[in-house]
Amino acid sequence: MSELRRNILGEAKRIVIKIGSRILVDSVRGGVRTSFIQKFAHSVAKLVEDGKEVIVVTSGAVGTGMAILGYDEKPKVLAEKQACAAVGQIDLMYVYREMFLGNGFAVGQILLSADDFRDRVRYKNLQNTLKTMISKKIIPLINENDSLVVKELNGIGDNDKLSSDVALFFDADLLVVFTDEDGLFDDNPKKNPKARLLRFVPEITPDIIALTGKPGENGSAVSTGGMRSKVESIRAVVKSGCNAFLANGMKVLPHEIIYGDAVGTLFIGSHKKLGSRKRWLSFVSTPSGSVVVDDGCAEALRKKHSSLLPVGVVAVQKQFKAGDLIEVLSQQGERLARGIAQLDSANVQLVLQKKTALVRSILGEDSPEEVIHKNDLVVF
Ligand SMILES: Nc1ncnc2c1ncn2[C@@H]1O[C@H](COP(=O)(O)OP(=O)(O)O)[C@@H](O)[C@H]1O
Ligand SMILES: N[C@@H](CCC(=O)OP(=O)(O)O)C(=O)O
Repeated sequence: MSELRRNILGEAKRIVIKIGSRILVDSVRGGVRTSFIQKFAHSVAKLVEDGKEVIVVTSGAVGTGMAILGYDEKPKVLAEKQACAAVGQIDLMYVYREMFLGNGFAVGQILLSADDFRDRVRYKNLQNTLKTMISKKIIPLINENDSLVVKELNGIGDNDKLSSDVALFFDADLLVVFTDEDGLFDDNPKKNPKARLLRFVPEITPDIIALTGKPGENGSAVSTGGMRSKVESIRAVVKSGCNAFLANGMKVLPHEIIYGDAVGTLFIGSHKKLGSRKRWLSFVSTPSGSVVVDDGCAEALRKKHSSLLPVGVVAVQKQFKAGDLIEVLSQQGERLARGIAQLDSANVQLVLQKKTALVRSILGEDSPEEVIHKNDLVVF
């Protein structure tokens, strides 16, 4: 096991490190936890000097801004929360800048939103910017563009999903997620002192997800995501072949994870790496429409990696056009896959549960026969 760990962690070249607000924000005195960033910068500098390529995804803007503006808890009004982020981001970046410069490295800030991964042009720009920064040994510091982004009801998302998007995008070998616990436990250690640490998770099954409570359940005064969003985001990266390590940023530093025997939970990446097109499909977070498939079709998608054929589709749930990204749901409402539709929803409606041989006689000789071709399909 230790040998396996050493191989997986020690050989990682492209590394994305996500640091949660609980580590970055001093909940007692308020403001940025400078002592953490100082040690962190020193540790990352060692990795970069050793030829590793490191991208940092950092939370902490809202929590830092709250202290400056005098809030004890996250404001409920979205614009106030976004103002906290705008104020806090400056202090946060200032501390990173000072600490990395002390180790001989410049930092660069990139503020992103989900749209930046969805839009091909911005996506390419991001790729070029990051490539240039990495080649010049500038440390990219990424956060969500909190002051502008409006996400679902509460406006500011957690950075767990952002870090997995970045890891997928960057084709990382390893995603390190730092929080304030030693890793994933078999129960929330803040509520159950007897909870045991899992050192190794070969596969993220529904039972593993169940250990993390309900979505958003364990955010805090400064944090947002909770353990569930971390493990769900880690699941997306391990599916695409990237390994992940969850550790306590108060106790463990990046170089100790890569070269030592640091405590934490190792999640093993699937040995089948996803190609860049499929990785891109996985990024796009808001599909235009959805279809529901029967159990046999769900099994074929999961086990045989087949194309999605009309015969397995029982309903169109949300309208879409050919070429749109759509979601595939089970009859129980579970998210199974997503991919680019070849047919629009009106045509899918006409051929629901029809065998392939009949599809063209209904839709015309030039019509595609699949709802989603397997090359454009990502199964979760
Ligand atoms: N099974 C579990 N193992 C570890 N931590 C858990 C578990 N279930 C819930 N948690 C909670 O998740 C919290 C970390 O998530 P979060 O509050 O989003 O922090 P961060 O700011 O680091 O992103 C921990 O402090 C812990 O209370
Ligand atoms: N992007 C926001 C925060 C998101 C957030 O709290 O994330 P996390 O601490 O990872 O649960 C920030 O910088 O404050």
